[in-house]
Amino acid sequence: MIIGYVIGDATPQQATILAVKPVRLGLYVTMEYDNEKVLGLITNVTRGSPMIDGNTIDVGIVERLNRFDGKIPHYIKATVKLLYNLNSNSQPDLPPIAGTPVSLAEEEDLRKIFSEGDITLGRLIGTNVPVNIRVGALARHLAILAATGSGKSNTVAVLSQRIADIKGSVLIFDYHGEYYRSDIHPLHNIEPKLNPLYLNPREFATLLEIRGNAPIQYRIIRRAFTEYQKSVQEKIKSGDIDFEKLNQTFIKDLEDLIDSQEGKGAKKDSVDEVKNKLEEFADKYSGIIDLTSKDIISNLKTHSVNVVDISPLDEDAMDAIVSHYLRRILDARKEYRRKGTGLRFPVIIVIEEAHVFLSKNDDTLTKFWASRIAREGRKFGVGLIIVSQRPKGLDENILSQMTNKIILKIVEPSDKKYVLEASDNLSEDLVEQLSSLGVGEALIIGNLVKIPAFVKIDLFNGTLGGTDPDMRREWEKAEEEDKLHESLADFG
Ligand SMILES: Nc1ncnc2c1ncn2[C@@H]1O[C@H](COP(=O)(O)OP(=O)(O)OP(=O)(O)O)[C@@H](O)[C@H]1O
Repeated sequence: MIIGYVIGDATPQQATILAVKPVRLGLYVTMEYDNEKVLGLITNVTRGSPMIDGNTIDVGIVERLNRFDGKIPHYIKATVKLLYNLNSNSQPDLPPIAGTPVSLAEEEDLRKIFSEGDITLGRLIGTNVPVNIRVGALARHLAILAATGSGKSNTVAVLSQRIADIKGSVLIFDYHGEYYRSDIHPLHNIEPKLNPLYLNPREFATLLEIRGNAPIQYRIIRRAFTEYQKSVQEKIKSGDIDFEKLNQTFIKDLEDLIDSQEGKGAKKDSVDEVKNKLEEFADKYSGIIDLTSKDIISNLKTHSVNVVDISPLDEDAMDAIVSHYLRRILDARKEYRRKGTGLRFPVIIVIEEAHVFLSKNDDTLTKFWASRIAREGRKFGVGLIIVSQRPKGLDENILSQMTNKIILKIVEPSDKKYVLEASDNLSEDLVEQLSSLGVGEALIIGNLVKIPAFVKIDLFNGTLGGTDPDMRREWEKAEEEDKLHESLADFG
């Protein structure tokens, strides 16, 4: 169905059309010229009248014209972003000529472009055309960006569920505790535990808040921690090991080794400072340190959504847990590629509230390992999905390495600008559409799809912990419970 005609000058990337009736933003259209059939997207619409143009200053003219029997002549113009040549399956390289008819894209053409991937994420906005994504492209990482309440968690849940449905393995760091209680299946909840025997000295030092700017303290804890690990390895080799007992004496054993550093040249006040930090660590992290817990790699399952509920922890402990997982998974996938041992399946890792862990202003442990995975993960089947409602708080190097992006509603101009500058496959006219997206509506760009797709993400089929609470129902339930307690009290 013809909706308009090309007018004026056109380029292989963009054309202007004069519409025969009102058209909406985000509509996909086709035009045929020079043996090409080009698919385009309406990115801007303007409406006006030559009789009431922007210079009209006499409201009387408008009133008289409005009383005029016939309709005031007006026009509707639209800008079409030319995206794909359906005949040659490539980018258009020829501009359309003026007068070319423009039609609404037919479902068959849209399915050819948007419905060929492995898993369905939703429907092309305004159509019933399924939008499928290519799961293999997730090895080139993904950023899910949106303002609060726009549908990030729902998108994570739908994407994770459908990766698990095709026997994939997802690992979610559950910042708000909304996935570990969800209806995602198969769901594999993992207690956020750290076994010091699998930590490297840098990770352990971070848990004691000994950073790179305290080299003397770091040397003391590194030597003591390394000696401790060696002593445990020797006990394991000799078979003389009781992990439960080890768990109970871990802090004391380590403290003795820190003390012994004084005799090896360390100053007493530095040793005392490290011991203070160890005591604080024991108070803070006794809940997550467990020498009996298995290596995290043996805890991951394929054909599952693995969830580590980090919501009870403070951000330093979260950083230690997340970075440890990232390091061990990357190492174990490299080991598998080299020796056939280690982690035998690819993993897609989801980092929620990514601006906390991958902030451009802080050098967290997670940022170090996420950068490594962003650079190297593709070759070893480790894909990152970073989720954030504060894109401009993200480290720009990491954001720019997220080849794929699912961008839901973003209104904040500085966020839009930041995302635009960090994405070489995103254009200004597409970014302008982000403000008008509704809840659950997203722009998908990158290798996940053939061309930019405006999608209504499917609603997750089940409950998520972060779904908006039914306040009224919860108040009524509380009142019913109060009445029950009162009647029981009277009876008792
Ligand atoms: N695709 C969708 N279709 C319909 N409703 C949706 C969709 N996605 C999200 N919603 C609804 O919008 C609300 C917010 O969704 P969600 O929690 O996923 O947003 P969010 O961006 O993660 O929010 P927050 O930043 O607060 O975590 C929920 O009530 C959810 O049911």
